[in-house]
Order: sequence, then structure tokens, then C-alpha cells
Amino acid sequence: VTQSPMSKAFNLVPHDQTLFEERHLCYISPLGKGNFGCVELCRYDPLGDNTGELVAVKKLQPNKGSNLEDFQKEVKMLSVLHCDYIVKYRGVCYSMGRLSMSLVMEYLPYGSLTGYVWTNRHNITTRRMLLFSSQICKGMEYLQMQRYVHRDLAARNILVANESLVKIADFGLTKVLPFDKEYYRLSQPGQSPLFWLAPECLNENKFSHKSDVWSFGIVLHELFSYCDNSINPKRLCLQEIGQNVQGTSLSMHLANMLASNWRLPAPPNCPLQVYSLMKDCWTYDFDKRPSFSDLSKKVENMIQDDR
Ligand SMILES: C=CCCn1cc(-c2nc(Nc3ccc(C4CCNCC4)cc3)nc3[nH]ccc23)cn1
Repeated sequence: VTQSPMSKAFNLVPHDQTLFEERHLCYISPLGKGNFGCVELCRYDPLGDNTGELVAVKKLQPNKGSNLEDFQKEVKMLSVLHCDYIVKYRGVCYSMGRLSMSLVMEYLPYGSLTGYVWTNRHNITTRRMLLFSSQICKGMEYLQMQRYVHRDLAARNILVANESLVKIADFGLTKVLPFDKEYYRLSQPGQSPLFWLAPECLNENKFSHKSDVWSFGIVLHELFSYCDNSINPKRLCLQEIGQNVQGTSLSMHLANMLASNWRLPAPPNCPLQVYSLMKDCWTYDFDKRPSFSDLSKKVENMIQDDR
């Protein structure tokens, strides 16, 4: 279809504020590693006078697992999410003549929840941990409304915007549920770390909102353990398995332990009702686990009671 001269005149490419020119993106320092790539702190400084805004840039690391197509899916997914408790998409930056691309996001100055809670463990109150927990629930509730399954909910993937705001990040493993099914079955075991996975993920590669709820229970455990590495989920599970990990694979061992009703022990000094909330998230039958809206109500009530 040929364009009429008039429409040609007005059909200017709209200034796409989500397109970042590589030449103005100035690298500052590394921020961390996520699924499919590393994240760097950059200043987007088109005026070249250091007045530009700080952004977090996730560069696609072309390696074994990741490829441009999966990364483009992650970018697309993040670009349509608008929630106070999910890290904000800013745009993309193409390089190597569109052969590679980077995801530009808002920069959250306090870093991941793991580092923040451990560093500030001596002055973080139960109340503040419950506030963070309710924000994660609300972010997950929003994701669920978009029919997204995160598949990698863990304290390392939660970022701290300020002393009283955390956001969910790293959607590298996120999947959109098919319109006709309430779960997503992976063709082969994925990259999610075993110790955050629900039994049905370990046994059948079945992922759903309810398996995200299980992972949320593990995040609660990390939080109320002050993200102390010496008692993190991986270490506690490996201790339970013992060194006698003969032939059976680690995930089989873990699945057997969960089937015989072993669960992570209560973190030291953890409020009883918080531990019982974790146990609710770790109900073996995924249909009987609470929803994120149930969880955010229960956590909000605890915040009220905590006055
Ligand atoms: C989600 C986890 C996997 C991938 N990932 C994402 C990020 C990330 N980080 C930050 N801010 C940040 C701020 C300070 C620090 C410091 C570094 C030195 N040591 C203390 C902590 C680290 C990170 N903002 C972001 N916006 C969007 C992503 C993102 C980092 N890794």
C-alpha cells in the first residue's frame, strides 16, 4: 500500500523514549548476575555533562542457555508490567547493528534483598520484614493477574528501592500460562535452583502460581533468617540429605524428603505465626496452598497485630 504524500509528511517516527542510544549509555560498575545476563550500572547521559539518569542495564550474555529470542521475550514481558512492586522497564538499547540488545531498567540503589537484610540485620524490625513480605505478595498477585508464573522467586531476585519498598526483578525464567491451563509444564528440568522448588516442579516440571507460592514460603524463610548464608535453604537441605548422597540425584533426594513431610526448620527467633505461614506455603498438595491474595491479607493482619 503506497502512503499518500500527506500521511508521509505526518508519519514521523514518534520519538521513542524507550530507545536508548548506545553511545550515550556510559558504563559505571557491575551490579549483579541474573538469568541470561549480567546487570550493570550505567548513566544515560545524552548531554554528556553527567546530569543524565542512572539506569540498570541487563546485557544479553550469549552463552549456552540464553539466546536473543528468549531475551526478547523477557524484555517484552517486563515492558507490559506496571506495578509499584515490580522493577520498572525503561527501554532497550540495540548494539552491533541490532545483533545484540540490552534491557534498560530503573536503578534501585539498595541492591538485592539478600545483601540488604544481612547488612542491616541489627536494625530491621519484624514489622519491616512483614512490610517487605506483603509488598512481594502484592507484586506476585499482580503477576498472577497477568497469568505470569515467575519460576525464580528468591530473595536474591528481590531488589530494595528504599528502606520501605522492595520490588520483584529478574523475569528470565518467567512463563505466561497458556489460556487453557493453570500450570506450565517444562519439557525438561529447568534452571530454577532446586531448593526453592515445590514438589510438583521437582517431580513433574509442573510450574504454576501455586509453585510460586511455595517459593514465596522459602523467601519468608530467607527473610526471617536475615539472609544468613550459614542457614540458607540450600545449606539446610544439604545438611538434611547428609553426605550419603549416593546415586539418587539431588532433586530425587529432595523430593523424597518433602514427600515424607520434612520441611525447613523455623529460623531462630522466628515469630510462630510467620513460621506457620511458611508451612501453609509448603503444603504438599498445591491445590491446598494459600493464594497470594490470602497471603497478603494474613501478612497485613500480622502487621496490624504487631503494633
Ligand atoms: C535481580 C537480581 C539478579 C540480576 N540483578 C539485577 C540487579 C539490579 N540491581 C540494581 N541495583 C543495585 C544497587 C546496588 C548494588 C550493590 C552492588 C555492590 N554491593 C552492594 C549492592 C547492587 C544492585 N538495580 C536494578 N534494577 C534492575 C535490575 C537491578 C542486580 N543484579
